[in-house]
Amino acid sequence: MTTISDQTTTLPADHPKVAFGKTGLLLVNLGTPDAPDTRSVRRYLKEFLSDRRVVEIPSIVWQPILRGIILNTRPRKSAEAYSLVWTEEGSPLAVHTRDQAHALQKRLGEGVMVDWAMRYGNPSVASRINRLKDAGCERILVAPLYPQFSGATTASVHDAVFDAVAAMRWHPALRFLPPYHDDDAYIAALKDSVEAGLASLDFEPDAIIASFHGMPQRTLELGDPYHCHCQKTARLLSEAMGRELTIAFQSRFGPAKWLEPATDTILESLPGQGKKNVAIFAPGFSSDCLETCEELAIRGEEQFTEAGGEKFAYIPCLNASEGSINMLETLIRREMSGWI
Ligand SMILES: C=CC1=C(C)c2cc3[nH]c(cc4nc(cc5[nH]c(cc1n2)c(C)c5CCC(=O)O)C(CCC(=O)O)=C4C)c(C)c3C=C
Ligand SMILES: [Fe+2]
Ligand SMILES: [Fe+2]
Repeated sequence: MTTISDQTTTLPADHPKVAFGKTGLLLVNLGTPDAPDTRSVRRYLKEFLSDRRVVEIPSIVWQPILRGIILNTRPRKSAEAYSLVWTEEGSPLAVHTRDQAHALQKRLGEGVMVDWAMRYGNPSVASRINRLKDAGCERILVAPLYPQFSGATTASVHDAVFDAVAAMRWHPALRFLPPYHDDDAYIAALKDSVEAGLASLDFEPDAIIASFHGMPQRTLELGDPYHCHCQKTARLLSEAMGRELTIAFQSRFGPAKWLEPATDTILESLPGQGKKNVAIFAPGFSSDCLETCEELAIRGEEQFTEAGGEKFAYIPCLNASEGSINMLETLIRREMSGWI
């Protein structure tokens, strides 16, 4: 009789085929359109901005605004911005996330199957969780690539994973990478990256700005830890570097009050305070993306120089640099303890 076997038993030949015995790692980032055109951006924004974790306004009020106004105006403007930063390989966010996954696959070896997904757009979380499970991953560590926890980002990745397994009969064991905003390995990786960036400049900045993605002020009042996590990252990094950092929050969306101070306000006010040379970096983004390549590196420089600033430098995110992969490998091996 032909048989297939697992570690303990021999199964009859007519038993359904099952793959088993593997461990998976799924990196997840926010998501990005498939192409820098209005249609693709509209599809992506519709999914993203319909997430109740992202816009916490009752659907009955929000959906008419989203569908009637925002999806008719923003996609064209955003597509223009995306086209300024799009690379031959695709959206910077997707390219860096893919490169991080490939680098981690090399570090972790054949014992771990590494894949990556996007919370909104492609490749979807469900498609990648299913792929890992079908390939025999009985254990999966999901790593939302957000150092600072927020409901809009980290918790939303958790939701997508729970939704994916809700449709499965046989669940893999799941673990989630916790926020790492105050982890020594993360602070050290940021310190090395920012110090290397500063050392490469032909000027001494009068101010160094740590720009985090913003959130509505109300989320802080409702108990979201994001603001505190950002403050702690900036404090620990400033202490490690022995230099003052100016914290700011970028990418305001909609009319509600967002966390302050706003990055654009800071950039516009510094020249008037005699601070005419700045360096800016984005410690909350694990990869460069629209918000860093266009909003900070392009528009941020314009805002600063129009306000009388002279020298401006944008220091890139950790991306798939060696320091970044060292840090992620440390965090991931720790969370996979007992599995590998
Ligand atoms: C790093 C953490 C992020 C938090 C927190 C976050 C909250 C948040 N974002 C929006 C609205 C938009 N964000 C957009 C882009 C975007 N946001 C993040 C990360 C966080 N967002 C990233 C990495 C990106 C870049 C995506 C890319 O493709 O490169 C956009 C879309 C771009 C645009 O049209 O300008 C919007 C809109 C809200 C409302 C929010 C918190 C409630
Ligand atoms: Fe965002
Ligand atoms: Fe933006």
